[in-house]
Amino acid sequence: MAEPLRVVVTGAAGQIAYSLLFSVAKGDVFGKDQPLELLLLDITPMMEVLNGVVMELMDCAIPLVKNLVATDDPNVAFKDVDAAFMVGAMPRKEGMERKDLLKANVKIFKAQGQAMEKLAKKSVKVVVVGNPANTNACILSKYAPSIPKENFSCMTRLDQNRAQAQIAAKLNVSTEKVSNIIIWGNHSSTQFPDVAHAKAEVQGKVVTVPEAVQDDNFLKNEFIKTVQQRGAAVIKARKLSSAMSAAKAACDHMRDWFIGTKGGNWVSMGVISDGSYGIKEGLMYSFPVTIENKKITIVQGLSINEFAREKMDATAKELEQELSDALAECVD
Ligand SMILES: NC(=O)C1=CN([C@@H]2O[C@H](COP(=O)(O)OP(=O)(O)OC[C@H]3O[C@@H](n4cnc5c(N)ncnc54)[C@H](O)[C@@H]3O)[C@@H](O)[C@H]2O)C=CC1
Ligand SMILES: O=C([O-])CC(=O)C(=O)O
Repeated sequence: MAEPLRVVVTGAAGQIAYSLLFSVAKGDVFGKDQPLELLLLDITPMMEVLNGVVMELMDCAIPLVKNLVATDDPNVAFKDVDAAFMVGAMPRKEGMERKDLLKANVKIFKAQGQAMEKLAKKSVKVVVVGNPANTNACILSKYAPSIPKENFSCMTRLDQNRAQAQIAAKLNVSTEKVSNIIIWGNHSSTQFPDVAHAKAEVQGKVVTVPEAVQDDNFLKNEFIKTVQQRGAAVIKARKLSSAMSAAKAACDHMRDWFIGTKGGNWVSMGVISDGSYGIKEGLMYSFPVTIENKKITIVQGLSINEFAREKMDATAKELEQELSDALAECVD
């Protein structure tokens, strides 16, 4: 059997982690034959709750879990980690935008970046879930400069999954019949869910999503708005932000990173821009990517029309402003 992978989950006593840990532990992400050491980080006042989570994980009696460590010490949690789910951060409440969390959350990612710099494996693969996810991921990477920038990402997979589910419902097909929807930009209400290059299989025939849906007005308006506002809609209904679906998306993201994407399909991830599609270098921007041997490659050469260009630039502009606000918060 392979050596155990060391996997850290921050915010381990919170609601996303409660679903995430179960899926990771039973092999949904790193494979059914991959043993795991799970490192669970939360803050000191949450240690009793976290111990309850540890008891439950033990009680699941999952053979892949070789070691469980619950801690409030980043020096323990990030030591030699291979994969990091960075969930620990304050969630927003009804009426807030995700960027309103910047002040409260960005310093967490500065401190954890500094800890990763000292302790994590240089090959560690990191997904930031805590909001505002793109900007937090940028800050995390900035404070862990010896870890390659391409090892940091942020999660826009929940937006991708939401978009896929909306199109599948519109077409009355199962979700796996819809692929290659792109989420461009920020995990915020300026994100651009783009179906121009997406495919759908309807009655045995694969066509583009615009051809299948035959309703440009829906695709340009209601669809985009629904995806952009889905997080807020869940908060309004549940009085808590998405957790089960967020955990599922984090698993999808990390699984694709470790196992690879398949069959010419791409997925969306926030990654550090290399200037592709005219997006300023250094921004943590969501692009369509393919993954092979754990290497992420931004899909190149997609045609971008005027409608898309405007939306892609608007979300990039918001990210630039967020990053500059975050950097100002990080000055000691
Ligand atoms: N990128 C995405 O698509 C999504 C992101 N989110 C974000 O994920 C984050 C977590 O959400 P929930 O689990 O619902 O929140 P939660 O409040 O249930 O759990 C957050 C946990 O993080 C812990 N925490 C706070 N500071 C910490 C630190 N310095 N180190 C370690 N742990 C720390 C808290 O004590 C708490 O246990 C929020 O920022 C939320 O907005 C939520 C859904 C989707
Ligand atoms: O909307 C929120 O605050 C939580 C989140 O990021 C999402 O559900 O996409």
